[in-house]
This record gives sequence, C-alpha cells and structure tokens, in this order.
Amino acid sequence: MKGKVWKFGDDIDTDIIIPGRYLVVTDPDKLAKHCMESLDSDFYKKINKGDFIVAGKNFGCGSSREHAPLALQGAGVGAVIAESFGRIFYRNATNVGIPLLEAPGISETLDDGEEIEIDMEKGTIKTTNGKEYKFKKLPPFMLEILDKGGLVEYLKNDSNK
Ligand SMILES: CC(C)[C@@](O)(CC(=O)O)C(=O)O
Repeated sequence: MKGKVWKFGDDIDTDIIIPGRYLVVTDPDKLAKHCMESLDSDFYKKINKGDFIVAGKNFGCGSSREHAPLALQGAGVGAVIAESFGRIFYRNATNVGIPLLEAPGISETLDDGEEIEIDMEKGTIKTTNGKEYKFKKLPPFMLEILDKGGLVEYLKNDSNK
C-alpha cells in the first residue's frame, strides 16, 4: 500500500473522527464529508484514496460508535498507524476492514505529508527517502478479515466453504 501521511496527535477520540451530531448518518460517503472536521474542515477534500493517518497514543478513544471507522473508510483512509488505539475502536475498524497498525515511536519517525509504502506481510513501513520502520505484524486471521473487506464478508465467505 502506498500513500501520503496525514499526521495527528494523541487522544484523537471518536468525536473528533466523526462528531456525534452526524450519528444519524450511516452512509460512509456522507460521513466522510465530516471526518476529522474539527481539526481540518477540508480533510476529506484533501485526502487521496489510500492515504494514511499517522497518530499518537489512544487513537479512536471515547466511544463505541462504528461511525468513526466508517467515516475514515468513506474518506479513503487506507490504514491508520498509531502509537496505540482505543480498544473498542480497534475492533470496530477491523470489523469494517480498515487496517490499524500499532507502531510505538511512529510519531517521531514519520512527518506530515511524507509518502510511505506499507508491506502488511513483512510488517514494514518505508519512506521515499529510505527510512524503514517495523510494526507489529497482524496475525494471519486478521489479515484474512481485512483481505475480505471486514468481518461480515469474512464470515459470509467462511460459511460458503
Ligand atoms: C450511543 C452512542 C451515541 C454513543 O454514546 C455510544 C458510546 O458512547 O459508546 C456514542 O457516543 O457513540
């Protein structure tokens, strides 16, 4: 996966990812228009499909709203790389098919706007200027869930075996 880094800080909660006033919306493409808007009102206009969010500690904390990963998915975020994640958000994002990569120290390693390439199989992040960072590889079953596009698709596919 290749794309540009969009950098954010610590404790990016689900209300920053998608404000509660939009919870009446369920369409990812509509939620996308309000994704991260309290920090960057044009985020969805600027991000290209497949770009990455890089963040600090506790990304996705605050609530169980599935609207948060759906908004990121609708905005085209290819993966979120962070020091750590909120637990409920971690499961919700995996269930809708967004790769979340835990990478301690990543905030000091990658800069906003940097182009990177992620290899999920090897567990590496490479920058265009040759830096390489190793992250905690996801276990095979999670890679399969993500490959199928999320938990529901994975289970549908599994039941067809
Ligand atoms: C029920 C919903 C509005 C919720 O309160 C759920 C939650 O807090 O986990 C939220 O803020 O996303």
